[in-house]
Amino acid sequence: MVKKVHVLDHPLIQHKLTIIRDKNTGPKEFRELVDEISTLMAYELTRNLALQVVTIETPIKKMNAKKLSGKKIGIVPIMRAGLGMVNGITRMIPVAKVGHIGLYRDPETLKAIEYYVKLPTDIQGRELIVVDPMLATGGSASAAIQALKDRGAVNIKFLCLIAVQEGIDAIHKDHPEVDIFTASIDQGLNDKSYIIPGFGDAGDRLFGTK
Ligand SMILES: O=P(O)(O)OC[C@H]1O[C@H](OP(=O)(O)OP(=O)(O)O)[C@H](O)[C@@H]1O
Ligand SMILES: O=c1cc[nH]c(=O)[nH]1
Ligand SMILES: [Mg+2]
Repeated sequence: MVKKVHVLDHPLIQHKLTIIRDKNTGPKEFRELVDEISTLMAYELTRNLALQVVTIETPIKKMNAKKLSGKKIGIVPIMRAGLGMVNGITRMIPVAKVGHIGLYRDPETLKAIEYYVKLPTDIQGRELIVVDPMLATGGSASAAIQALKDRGAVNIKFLCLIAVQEGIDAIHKDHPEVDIFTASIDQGLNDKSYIIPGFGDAGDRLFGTK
């Protein structure tokens, strides 16, 4: 299977990403920009959504026009940090249902620890987009995708703001069919497995905690 990583390099996405990387950007602006970037990424991600032709009547005449075919979509943020991306995406896809997977990365072992799962009942028939700003070792993303598969999901994409090759390789090893969409592939990981240069701890910057 071809490994698919899509780097969304639209200038507006790249410009906003630069601002959130800056350590002087505070939580309010950080949150707003993560939200805006998520909207722009959702626009790019949905480029291949299926359309159907419907007949409508404009004030002038009848016509055949295009409409989304109604494929069911689900957004699944990995909490906490993934929550910051949800509103930006549902602004573009308001009919999407939102599931939640709670995971945190144990700072010592780096293992993803699951603490919450709440999903739409019909995830088997949905196109699912798992969202999290950071793809570092890939442990959290891979565990979240596995949690969805264990419950019957078959159609899954992963969307993040920043990835590193290690995380991409981890997803592709565990879940070779999953497409990854990111705004950047950064240099690598530091000795605490934070992304270099990255933008620090996404959850802490979104929610103002330490
Ligand atoms: O690829 P990985 O090495 O697993 O790291 C990435 C994970 O780390 C962060 O979450 P964190 O554990 O800090 O939880 P939080 O969102 O609650 O802050 C981030 O939001 C990802 O979920
Ligand atoms: O750089 C990183 C790596 C994991 N999680 C984060 O929030 N930031
Ligand atoms: Mg965190």
